[in-house]
Amino acid sequence: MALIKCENVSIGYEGQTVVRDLNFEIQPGDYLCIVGENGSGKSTLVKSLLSLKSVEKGKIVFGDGLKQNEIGYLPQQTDVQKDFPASVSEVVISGRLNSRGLKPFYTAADKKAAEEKMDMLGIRDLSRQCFRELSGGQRQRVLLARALCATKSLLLLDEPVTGLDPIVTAEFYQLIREINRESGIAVVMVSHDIESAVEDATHILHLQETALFFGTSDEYRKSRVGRNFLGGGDNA
Ligand SMILES: Nc1ncnc2c1ncn2[C@@H]1O[C@H](COP(=O)(O)OP(=O)(O)OP(=O)(O)O)[C@@H](O)[C@H]1O
Repeated sequence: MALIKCENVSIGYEGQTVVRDLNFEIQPGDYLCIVGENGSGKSTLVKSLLSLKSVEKGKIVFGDGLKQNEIGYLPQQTDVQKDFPASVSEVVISGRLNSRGLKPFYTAADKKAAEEKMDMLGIRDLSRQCFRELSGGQRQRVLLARALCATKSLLLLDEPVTGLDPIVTAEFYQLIREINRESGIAVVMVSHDIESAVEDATHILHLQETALFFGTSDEYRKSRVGRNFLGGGDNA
């Protein structure tokens, strides 16, 4: 059963539709990259997957036990986030906020989960450091640990390597591959890095208002859309 199924989804702002008639699904363990040019509706779709924006038409169905508040989300970096005045461990454990309900304090289980994720991502040594003193790559690991605290089954990453140097970017992609393959957590990543996307992802959704392509990465490589976008297309 699909974790998320989008059926004929259209989304817009004040009557102006920016995503139209979208159909795709995310199965447990999938690694889906959402690609497309600037303004093609990727972030708008992300907002609706997170239930932060309602759809104009169609529906987004959650399945396989996934609840709306159990998606681990790593947002696009903003300058405000970079200056966040909190320690690494505080940022990581805040990933548990959504599932905590009305309980006023973090539980021992919350603390244990945060420590496990920090170990998993090799940032335990940084736990008392201030988030804003970290390098860009360290900050992304912290935010990934935070996202992992919020989910057992689905990570949603919005352009997570923006601003990272090539070595740190490669390390970050490696981490995502490991999490996806070893923990079986499904990954949905918005990306402008199409070459890496087809290398790592199992599926590609190419947006241009509607889905120009949805299918496996292998099918995408062979498709006309994929060949044109990846370069080497014959424009036939
Ligand atoms: N809050 C908003 N109000 C009105 N229009 C918006 C709003 N946010 C986005 N849009 C419009 O919706 C369209 C899709 O924007 P969106 O940010 O989803 O694209 P994107 O594919 O994520 O772009 P990018 O790659 O630049 O991040 C654009 O035309 C944009 O101007």
